[in-house]
Amino acid sequence: MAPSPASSYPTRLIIASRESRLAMWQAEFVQASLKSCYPDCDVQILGMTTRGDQILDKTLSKVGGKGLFVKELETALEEGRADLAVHSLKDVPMVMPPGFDLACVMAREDARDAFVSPNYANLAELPQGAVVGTSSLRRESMLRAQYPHLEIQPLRGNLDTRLGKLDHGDYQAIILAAAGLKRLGLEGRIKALLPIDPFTPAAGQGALGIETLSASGIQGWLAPLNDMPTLLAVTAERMVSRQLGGSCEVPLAAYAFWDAGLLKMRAYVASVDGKTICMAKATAAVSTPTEAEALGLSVAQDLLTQGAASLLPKLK
Ligand SMILES: NCc1[nH]cc(CCC(=O)O)c1CC(=O)O
Repeated sequence: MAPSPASSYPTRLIIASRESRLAMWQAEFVQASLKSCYPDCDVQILGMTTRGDQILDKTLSKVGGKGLFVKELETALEEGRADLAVHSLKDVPMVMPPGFDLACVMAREDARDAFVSPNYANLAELPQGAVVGTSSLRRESMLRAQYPHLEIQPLRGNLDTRLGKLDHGDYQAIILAAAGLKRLGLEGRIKALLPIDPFTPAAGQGALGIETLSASGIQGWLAPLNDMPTLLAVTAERMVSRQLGGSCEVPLAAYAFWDAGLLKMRAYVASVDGKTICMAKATAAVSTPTEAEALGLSVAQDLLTQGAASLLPKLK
């Protein structure tokens, strides 16, 4: 008997997601994309809280890094409570744990950082001693290098929490990923987009990653959601991060973008005080993930040649 169309793809898929408004937006975006590919599939979302959402009093580097945002979702996959996990790619560890695949990378939103402030139009307008909120060592290092007269204060929590603290008057300005603000319809809060030189984004910023168990067999069903130009760019970025230890204990930036058919990349490693900076750039014709990795590798090598190793926590 010929299979009915519905039996040629899963009849039900469960997406594991964090419960923040941005995470749920992202999960719903994946849900809608899967529904449009597989109209007869019942696509559900399983929301959950992660350790990264719970621990708000410390910088991420002190509590175990960004992996905290993905662990509980991976457990849901292992226990069969969900089939796929949707993540901000920026939060996905550079080396996937054994048994898990980064099965799909979707088209990227704006990768840049955004300047958000009630009273100031851009960083240059901020007066001496103005308080800028960010818990990202990368953003802190770049701010200290460019604007040493500003005061940097920690800022954690989901997007709404961070905006709430700004509105409450705790900071004169905050720096956030533009992608999150745009996805939640909060683009109007952006006063300025920070230029990628010198405010190079973090590896994977603005892209969505979908994780599955390697043995799940559903990777093929996710293929239509994959965006090859984004995949190649973030593959180069994640290679730089991986080569340099892939942690968030050190200010590290890696960004690749397409220009006239070539992949252009820039990467940054520095001290938190912004006084020691290594920066590298490269351009290559790239059409496969292997070539993207080679581009990332050459940029990482360039950084190491410049002495980046002295800035890194001991490489394992
Ligand atoms: N570190 C947390 C995190 N992970 C992903 C985003 C934003 C969305 C994205 O990069 O896709 C954020 C918030 C921020 O950096 O302001």
